Amino acid sequence: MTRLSALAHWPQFEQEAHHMHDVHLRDLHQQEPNRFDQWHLQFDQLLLDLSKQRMRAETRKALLQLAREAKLPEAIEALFTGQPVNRSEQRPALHTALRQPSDTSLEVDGEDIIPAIHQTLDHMESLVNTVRSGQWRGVTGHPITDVVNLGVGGSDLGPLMACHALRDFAVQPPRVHFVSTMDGSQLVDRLAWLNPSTTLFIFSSKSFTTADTLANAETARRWLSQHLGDEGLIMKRHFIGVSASPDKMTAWGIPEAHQLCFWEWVGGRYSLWSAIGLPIALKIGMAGFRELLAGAHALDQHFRQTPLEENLPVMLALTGVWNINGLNINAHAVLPYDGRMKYLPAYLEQLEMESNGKCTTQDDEGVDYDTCPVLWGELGPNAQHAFYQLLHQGTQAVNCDFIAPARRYEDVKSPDQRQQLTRQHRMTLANCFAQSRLLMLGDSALDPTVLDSAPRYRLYRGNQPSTTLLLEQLTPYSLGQLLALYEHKVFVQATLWDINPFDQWGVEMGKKIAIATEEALVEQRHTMAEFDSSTQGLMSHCLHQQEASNRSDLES
Ligand SMILES: O=P(O)(O)OC[C@H]1O[C@](O)(CO)[C@@H](O)[C@@H]1O
Repeated sequence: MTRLSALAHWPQFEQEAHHMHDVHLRDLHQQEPNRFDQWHLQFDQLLLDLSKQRMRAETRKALLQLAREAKLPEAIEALFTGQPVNRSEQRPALHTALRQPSDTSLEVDGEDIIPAIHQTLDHMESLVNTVRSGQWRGVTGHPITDVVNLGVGGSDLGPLMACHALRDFAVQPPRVHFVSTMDGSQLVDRLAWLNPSTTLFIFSSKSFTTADTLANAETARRWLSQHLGDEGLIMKRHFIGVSASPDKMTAWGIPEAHQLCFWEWVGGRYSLWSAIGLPIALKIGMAGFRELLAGAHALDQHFRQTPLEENLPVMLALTGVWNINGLNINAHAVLPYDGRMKYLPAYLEQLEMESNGKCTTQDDEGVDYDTCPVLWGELGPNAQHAFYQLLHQGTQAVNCDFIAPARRYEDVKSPDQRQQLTRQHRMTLANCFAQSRLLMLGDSALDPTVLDSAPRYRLYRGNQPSTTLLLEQLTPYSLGQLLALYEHKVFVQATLWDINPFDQWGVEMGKKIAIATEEALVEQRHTMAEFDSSTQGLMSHCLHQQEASNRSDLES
């Protein structure tokens, strides 16, 4: 593997970046009036418009040269065929296998892994059907009405995002809830109104060692046993475990029949396609979940088989590389124009920043270029009333992804409501297109009444690059395509940057020292020299507050 800056075509790329540095998007559009035709790509349910990016034909050529030189086609093949692409952990990253149809095969270490994947899907289906048909009974004999997913990071964000995005496809019962926060606040809120007799918990953790989830699961177990007694029966009737570590699930008390397993070669943030997707299947039914897998698989095929210049994930990724390494734009906003995609930004924050927030190459050398941008987002229409001020007039350049479904509300029964909601959808699309246009062109190109003499605080300079992604409609199938698109985008960028997108060593040390810190808090060792003065001060402050509160409890 070679660092991006050591590739033979890097100087050409830098030259191109130098040339484009002062070029305004307004001029690009004037010079190339049919830019949309030249810069949009379409596959199945997705349309990717790159015409509002600060790129010209030479830019695309320079990027593609880098991609070929970085051996991107070979890397894609290595990903799909189960090579150990996760080098620091010496294992493959086979989330794509999770969506392969049952009549295909994929050998890893001499074994076809596809049958086991489909056996797990079948197991999932039988659990989903048992719960949804009311045959799964709690210890008091009542059917399950509510399922609570206890998980964090990849064991929460993907299912949470998908359940919210696909809520139009929900087939109740049961209601599905998500609890992730370590401090217990989400769980306490839920437990206040849930009925223990009819509540089922999914203990969802790849490692089954994550402190946040273990703490929430323990609180849930105690709540159940307080109300329902019999610990043994509770474990049988009120918990399902999802993990890559069956031994740990058994040790925690979850019976084998209620364990759904997946594999070490599925990264946490790539795991919603595995049994981690159980909440999605409970929410939209197993047929819907299989649609999600089918959409992702179709995108996988496109990614694997399509020439680089027509390949949606490749071109989306190269556009990112251009913004970061060519134009030095290191902020990236994700702006869905559809309330159902509320949790997409949070999901992509983990997918992109946990994958590519790295500064060492695959050969463990330092990189001398920027990698993953700071990525954040919010529903576009709401963000218009919050942080778009910075997009339009701040000092930072930001690369934006505008995401929206082209069609919506077609199946609303009442004609009057359909008409009104269709209008709201049209308004939303209009805002989406208006914002990206203004960001691109600035105000003077759009409004002839804007005078050069206007005060500077009123001016919109434009030249902010953006990508627009349109889905035909938001369905399980199209969502599968959208998510696979971003997963592969991340992989392509990692390949160019020569970093490993499948490990996350940067999160380990924090977990380790939190354990020692908690021990010190319990033992009140807050003045020990092992802690720096800042941490000692904060610990002392909290302990004093607690002591004061204990004293006032005793006095009252
Ligand atoms: O599924 P687990 O093992 O509980 O991990 C949850 C999350 O924690 C992380 O390991 C980060 O701490 C993520 O990569 C992962 O998605």
